[in-house]
Amino acid sequence: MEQNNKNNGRRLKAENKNSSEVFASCSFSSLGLHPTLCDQLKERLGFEVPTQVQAQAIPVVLSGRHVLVNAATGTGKTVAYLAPIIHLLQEYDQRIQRTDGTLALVLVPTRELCMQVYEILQKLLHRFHWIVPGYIMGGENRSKEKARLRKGVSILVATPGRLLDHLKNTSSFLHTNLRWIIFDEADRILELGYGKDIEEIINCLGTRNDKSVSKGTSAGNPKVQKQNLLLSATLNDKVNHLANISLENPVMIGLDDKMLQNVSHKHFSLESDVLGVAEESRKMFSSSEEYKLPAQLVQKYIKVPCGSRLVVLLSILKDLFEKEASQKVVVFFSTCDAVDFHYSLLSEFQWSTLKSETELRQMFLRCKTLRLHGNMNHEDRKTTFQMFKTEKSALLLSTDVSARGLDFPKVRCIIQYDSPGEATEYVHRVGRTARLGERGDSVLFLQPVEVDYLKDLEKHGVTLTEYPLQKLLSSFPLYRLKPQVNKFVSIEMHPWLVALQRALESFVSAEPKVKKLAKDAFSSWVRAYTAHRGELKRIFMVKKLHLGHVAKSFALKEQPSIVNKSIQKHLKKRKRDDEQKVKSKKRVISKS
Ligand SMILES: Nc1ncnc2c1ncn2[C@@H]1O[C@H](COP(=O)(O)OP(=O)(O)OP(=O)(O)O)[C@@H](O)[C@H]1O
Repeated sequence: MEQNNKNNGRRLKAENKNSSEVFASCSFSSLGLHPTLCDQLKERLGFEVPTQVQAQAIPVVLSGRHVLVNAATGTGKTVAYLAPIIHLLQEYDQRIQRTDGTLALVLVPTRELCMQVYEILQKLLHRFHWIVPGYIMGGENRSKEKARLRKGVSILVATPGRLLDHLKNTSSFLHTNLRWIIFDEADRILELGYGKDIEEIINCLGTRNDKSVSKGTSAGNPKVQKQNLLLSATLNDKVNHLANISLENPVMIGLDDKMLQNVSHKHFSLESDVLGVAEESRKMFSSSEEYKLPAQLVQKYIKVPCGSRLVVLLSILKDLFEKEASQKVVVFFSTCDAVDFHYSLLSEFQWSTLKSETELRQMFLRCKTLRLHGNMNHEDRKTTFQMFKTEKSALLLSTDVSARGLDFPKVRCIIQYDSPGEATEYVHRVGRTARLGERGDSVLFLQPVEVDYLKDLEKHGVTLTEYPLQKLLSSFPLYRLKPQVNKFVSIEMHPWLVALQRALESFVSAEPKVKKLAKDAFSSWVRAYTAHRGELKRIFMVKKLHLGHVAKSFALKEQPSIVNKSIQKHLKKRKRDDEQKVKSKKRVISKS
């Protein structure tokens, strides 16, 4: 009892500390925002006080300066730029009209994020009906978008590809009065390969911060004072380049001392301000930049042999939902096919943990399961996105389409079942939990041969501790082993996992539809594994994969044949290497 009180006391202290780290000790109105807007923030969004990043960014945006914001995931960056822009738009002497066209443009990497920002905009603009919000994005009906643009959209949220399309083909899209461009999740926009589109967009809009280039190409109105904002939870050389071409003497918000040592004189002019930091310490962003993660996030890794991956994943999920039925969990996979297979498996697989004949089979996981990936049709994507937002308890299986910027309330745990690749991706995936000072856990799956990935994360200041797998396994009552036996049982031989694996394999082999999904998922998983680039290739080595074990992780009894040429090449090379090794061993033996 006393211990419990102590623990609760500690948790409360930690929560209070988190809260004071996340929220500022001032009000929205003291930052200079219009009273009606402050009311909207409170009434429509429930925001009483600004977060730290909002308290820093809002006055700077109101002052008209270009801004670069680097802050941890889930710290309230969206309102940090939307609120001051709405304030500035509502105070125009002459009320803006639809015929003025677009005055502010928010660029986002994904359709889901586009919808999310648009929804917040709608709420904030409720009492400023003359400021019209709108969105354009891939997958939507072009003609309807054209009609909306023709009528006039004051604040436009857009994905880059579709925006460029309208810039080139929709003559009635008026943007000569454009005053703001906001690059939200700038790093993701660039990683998705939109770099060229962005440069073209900047040129089309005439907001490039390079006098020699903008001459003659400017489509903007020279009388309009331009202000660009760039927001990113991670910084890298590409973001640095975008900042360089789009921002003029930016104020930098959220960069700590270490990062500031990495900001260059060469890239930002001497008049640039950095909130609270000395001018001298600026150098270019480096690839070993430290990432900001929410302090209260508990990060674990789990070392699992390939063949036991699926059963361990299912055991963790079962444990999570049995301990707390009402919670939200996201599992990240590397491919759309893997999402589809696991979705189908988890939606249909029934099992009885008791061996008794009379016991009815039950769903293995009794929680609502949803899926989200880029190959789903647009409407299904929208529905899943909205459902996972509003559900109190659900499991979302997803590719990285959910990794960036999406704000699903109250996600308790993030499982990275397939490793994320770049460390930035790790940061964004775990950023879907522990938002705004709330508790959150994350688990990263690694095979024993992949544990060097932890060193890669450590370079960025991200440290993980090991997940207590044995403890979890011994918590399944029917398979509890005596402690002294337990010590000697390897994961692969653990009775609970062995029984579960067998049940899964029988289920998949009896269901042709699921079996087909498993085979497709197997092939695309191997393909994705070969796609690791640079340093990561050294950690995720396809030639170290045991394909029979990979097949087992898709509950397949045999390994499907692989058609892909590059994988075949890798495998042939591995076979040659193995043969070579055997030959040289034989030579050594015969010599001796
Ligand atoms: N002042 C505030 N008071 C209470 N809640 C807030 C406040 N500002 C933002 N939030 C909430 O915090 C969550 C995170 O906000 P937001 O999505 O803007 O974060 P972010 O920094 O953009 O995250 P990411 O980097 O993942 O995109 C949202 O649920 C939002 O509604």
